[in-house]
Amino acid sequence: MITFEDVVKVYPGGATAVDHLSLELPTGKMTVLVGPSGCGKTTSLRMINRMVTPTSGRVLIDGRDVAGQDEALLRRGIGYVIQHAGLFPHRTVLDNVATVPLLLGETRRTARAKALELLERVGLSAGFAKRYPAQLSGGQQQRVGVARALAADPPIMLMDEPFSAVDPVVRAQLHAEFLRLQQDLGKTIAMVTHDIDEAIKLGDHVAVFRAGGHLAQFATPRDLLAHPADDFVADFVGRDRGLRSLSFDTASDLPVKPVDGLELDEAGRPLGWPGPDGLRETGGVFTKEDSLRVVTDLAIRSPVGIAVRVGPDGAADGLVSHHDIADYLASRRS
Ligand SMILES: Nc1ncnc2c1ncn2[C@@H]1O[C@H](COP(=O)(O)OP(=O)(O)OP(=O)(O)O)[C@@H](O)[C@H]1O
Repeated sequence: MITFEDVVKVYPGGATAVDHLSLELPTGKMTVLVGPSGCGKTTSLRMINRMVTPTSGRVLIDGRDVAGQDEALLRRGIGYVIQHAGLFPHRTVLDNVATVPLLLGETRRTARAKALELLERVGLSAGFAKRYPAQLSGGQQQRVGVARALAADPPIMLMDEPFSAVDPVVRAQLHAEFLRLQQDLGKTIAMVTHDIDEAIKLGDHVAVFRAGGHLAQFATPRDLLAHPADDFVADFVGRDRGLRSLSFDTASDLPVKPVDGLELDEAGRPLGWPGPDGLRETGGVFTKEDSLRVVTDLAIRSPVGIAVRVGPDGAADGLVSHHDIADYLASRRS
């Protein structure tokens, strides 16, 4: 666990960058620090690995003040990923990743073998190993940056806007890969972003900062969306952010119930819901490829609160109510 205990940072001649921050980042989870530009996110992140020293207050890792720890030893346990990856331009991809194991005393052979394994983990085949960073796309460079940060197998990872330099499509791929990786690795991660959608998608917890280095709210994404602490957070999160966040995921894993009570034609296609005044339209149907937002919208608009799923032939093959969707969303968070 990483603990900020009443931490203040005032840069020389500057305003207060971080103002009485108290925060706990749980072990094995990803905490995202989010907020508008200049609100102290990066400063807070860098106090964890002692790149920045607090003016007052303490930062502790598993109860031990980082201030008293040997800097080199401390940083060995803390991977660091930044925007544009920050790779060594004159070293190959393989050597970029192998640098840390080499520094830690591994033989060149073992370090390189480890680097290759890590590159594969982040989705880069051996073919990339001999290239130089400039010969990679932005997304590939970010992957190398993540592999390099993982090379010492640090229990903690600090990530400063790691995905913001790539286009939205690549970013979405990196998000998906990163979530898979984290599921396997269970690192304690602190990530900075200014993008609330990214924070909600990736974070187990989200810390929303406001100008002047104040922590406005620390909550799970679900709580943040459901119960913003004040007008600032509500505004920052946006009124429809809850629904919008559902656009990120498809309904492929959403459990459905057997089709029951729905009027069908001979081919099994939905005709409508029987009611006292005849059939009521379903208001549309969804497939496994549709987003959870589409399904939720259908369930809400449905005259009976139930969305109808169809297969490739248009035949109804499952039903889901908005209660089922809420249960499913809750189970994904736990
Ligand atoms: N080395 C420094 N010297 C003086 N002031 C600094 C220094 N680094 C940051 N600041 C100031 O501290 C405040 C917080 O900066 P910080 O980089 O932590 O914010 P941030 O939320 O990460 O911003 P951004 O999203 O723009 O990166 C800003 O007002 C910034 O100008």
